[in-house]
Amino acid sequence: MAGPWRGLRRARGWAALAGLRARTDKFGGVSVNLGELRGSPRLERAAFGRWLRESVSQWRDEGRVAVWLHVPILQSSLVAVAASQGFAFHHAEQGSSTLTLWLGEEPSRLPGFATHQLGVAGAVLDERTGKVLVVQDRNKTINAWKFPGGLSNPGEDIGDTAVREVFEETGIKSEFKSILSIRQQHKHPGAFGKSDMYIICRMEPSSFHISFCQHECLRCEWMDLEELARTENATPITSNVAKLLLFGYREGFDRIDITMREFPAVYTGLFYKLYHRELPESYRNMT
Ligand SMILES: NC(=O)C1=CN([C@@H]2O[C@H](COP(=O)(O)OP(=O)(O)OC[C@H]3O[C@@H](n4cnc5c(N)ncnc54)[C@H](O)[C@@H]3O)[C@@H](O)[C@H]2O)C=CC1
Ligand SMILES: [Mg+2]
Repeated sequence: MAGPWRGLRRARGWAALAGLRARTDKFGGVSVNLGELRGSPRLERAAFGRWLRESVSQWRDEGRVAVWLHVPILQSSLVAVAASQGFAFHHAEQGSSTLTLWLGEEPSRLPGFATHQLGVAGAVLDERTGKVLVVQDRNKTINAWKFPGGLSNPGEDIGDTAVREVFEETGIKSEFKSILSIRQQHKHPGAFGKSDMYIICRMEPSSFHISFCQHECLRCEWMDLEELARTENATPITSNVAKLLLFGYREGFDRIDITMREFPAVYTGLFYKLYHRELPESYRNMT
């Protein structure tokens, strides 16, 4: 019987604790998932407290830098036990929470959990008519024109969010062409006080009949792009992006587009998308 389990043979709940594995990570931390507890979720708090104290002491002796404790929601009574030993919440999701304890002498180097919310809108321009798709939000106090858009789902690409949100809100099918603009706002009330990134994409329509979402939109129409660029009845983001889009429409989209290329990541089987201004062929193929 190794280290922390020693002396717990007779304690109630010992059998459940025996299933736990401490996994080390490449940064020198150790991770324990209480979802691996054997049998009944009603683990004796005292037994867990004793196990945790002895484990942490052993990990400290081994020179581990941090402990990550993953707690299923039904085991949440153990959160209080861990907290009394210095653990604090790192993050929580629907069915579990994760607590951490930094063991190093120096200040913690553990990264915080996600702090951003990502919103994506689509500026859908019909190049044949010079008209752009705009909506007025039903849930806003001031009904200014804006581009249809919304929050990105976890794991969703920027262009895919734009296509989905434009379709859900207006019924228009479109294709992602480029990124036009990014807004960053901190302490955003609509993002639970966190930072909000809002990306506006240039889109090309492939259908033209509007059937807008009554739940979210008050109005939806194809508006002349120059009229949108001049109107005072638009949010500042919409107004500025409309002017940018008008400039690109007249002078060439290559003057305004931030385009996308896909590359294999260093992590096997994964890919990432790189967004940047168009690079001339001669530079792109430089070795
Ligand atoms: N163009 C502009 O000037 C504006 C840009 N934005 C940006 O747009 C993004 C968010 O887009 P949205 O269209 O707001 O999101 P969205 O299109 O993903 O969802 C909006 C809908 O979600 C539902 N919803 C949201 N919060 C709710 C709650 N607390 N309770 C119940 N239902 C709720 C409502 O049905 C609402 O109509 C953010 O990045 C934000 O910064 C937001 C407003 C104006
Ligand atoms: Mg929306």
